[in-house]
Amino acid sequence: MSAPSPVVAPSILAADFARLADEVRAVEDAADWLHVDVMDNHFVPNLTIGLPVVQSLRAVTAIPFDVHLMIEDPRRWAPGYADAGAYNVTFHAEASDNPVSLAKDLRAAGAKAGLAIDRDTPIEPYLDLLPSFDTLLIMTIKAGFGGQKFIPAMLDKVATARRHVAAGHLELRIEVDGGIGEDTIAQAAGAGADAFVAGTAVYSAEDPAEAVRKLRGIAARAMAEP
Ligand SMILES: O=C(CO)[C@@H](O)[C@H](O)COP(=O)(O)O
Repeated sequence: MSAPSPVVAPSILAADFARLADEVRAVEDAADWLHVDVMDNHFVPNLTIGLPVVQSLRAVTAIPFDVHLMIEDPRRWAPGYADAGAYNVTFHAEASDNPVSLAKDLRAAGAKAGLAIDRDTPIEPYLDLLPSFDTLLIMTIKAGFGGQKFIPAMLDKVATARRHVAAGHLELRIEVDGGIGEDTIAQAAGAGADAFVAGTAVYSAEDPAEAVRKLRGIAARAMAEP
């Protein structure tokens, strides 16, 4: 089986919120997914956007939405994002007492289900849950803010997850999020990630679409290495 091609997902957290539709259009032809960070100022100490913004954005672009819920009580809100047309809805393991049940509900609502693991959370207790998920998002920073520095020690979790996925022949994207850019994406891909969230690296570039293409090229080369 050939390796899947990398997914690059620009995070609109780094976009200009006053021009959100234009910022999305700037990457929609180049990117695979659009990463949408939903924060509630409870699960993380930051507040961003919610369901109405996702619903409005859904109407202006066809790019698949990769919604990352950094919220308490994901059971209450996650299905609404699936109903709003999100492709992938990811919630945090730390915020859920029954992740498998919520994943089932998301899939029943027509979305892919993602499980996110924050910086200080070990991966091992969650490995057996992975067959219920389509995406495993491993934070490579502490969740809550864009523009932080990539933490290389998180790559051990990526490698552990990749070994588990390979051994179980699971169909699951391993996504990394935080500090991903030209200097770090190859390490993440080399450790076993195949989906890459990039906020600052994309939206601070002069040409965001070109930045996405460049990141995908670097990741694809690293993933192809034996
Ligand atoms: O989830 C988050 C932050 O909690 C991320 O999606 C960031 O938005 C990534 O931003 P950069 O580190 O790429 O600037």
